[in-house]
Amino acid sequence: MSTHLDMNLLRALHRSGVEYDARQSDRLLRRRNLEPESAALLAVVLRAMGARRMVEIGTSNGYSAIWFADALRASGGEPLLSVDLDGAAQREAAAQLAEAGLAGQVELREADGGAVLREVPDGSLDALFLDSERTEYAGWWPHPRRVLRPGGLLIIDNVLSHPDEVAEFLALVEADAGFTSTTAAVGKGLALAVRAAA
Ligand SMILES: C[S@@+](CC[C@H](N)C(=O)[O-])C[C@H]1O[C@@H](n2cnc3c(N)ncnc32)[C@H](O)[C@@H]1O
Repeated sequence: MSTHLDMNLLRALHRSGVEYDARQSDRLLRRRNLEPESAALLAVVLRAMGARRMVEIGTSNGYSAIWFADALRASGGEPLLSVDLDGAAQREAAAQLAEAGLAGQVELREADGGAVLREVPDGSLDALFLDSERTEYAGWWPHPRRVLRPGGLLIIDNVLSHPDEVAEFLALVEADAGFTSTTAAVGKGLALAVRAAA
């Protein structure tokens, strides 16, 4: 795809995440980065929407944050708010974002994603990306819907790789007449749900 991003940096970061994960026995400490083809698809969608305000839950080493921050910057948007419980991972992300020239385009926050979502104002986001502990998402309802503006996009990764873990949450989305949703069979499976225009 055409972008100002340093694709060599992104390829190296993704490769280092895959290698790190192969050595790390604790699943919760793995990088578990978004698949490159999923990131590229979302970068196009965010640009098409002109997305300017976005929250990511699950920073890890900053791989997906680099893609999203670049897309928000292209639309003249605000810094991406990227949240993670793991301070060490966020320190790694800070270094990677600086390397990518995007340090000023991301606010890194070491916190619980559910707690942060509760504080986000109604209808204030163009996009919300959920990429943390999947079984927690249902407990965060209705905030994932509440924080999106009309026409805003909810994105959930791993819906094909871990369908059981996201089933309860996706049932809430599908039961909500205010969403139109689909699953993109890219990477590990992306659920995309757009909130109805007002
Ligand atoms: C799949 S990784 C994120 C990958 C990242 N989005 C990427 O593509 O580069 C999941 C991350 O979620 C974080 N996490 C788990 N539970 C969380 C929670 N309740 N709130 C915030 N972050 C959480 C973990 O520490 C881990 O770094």
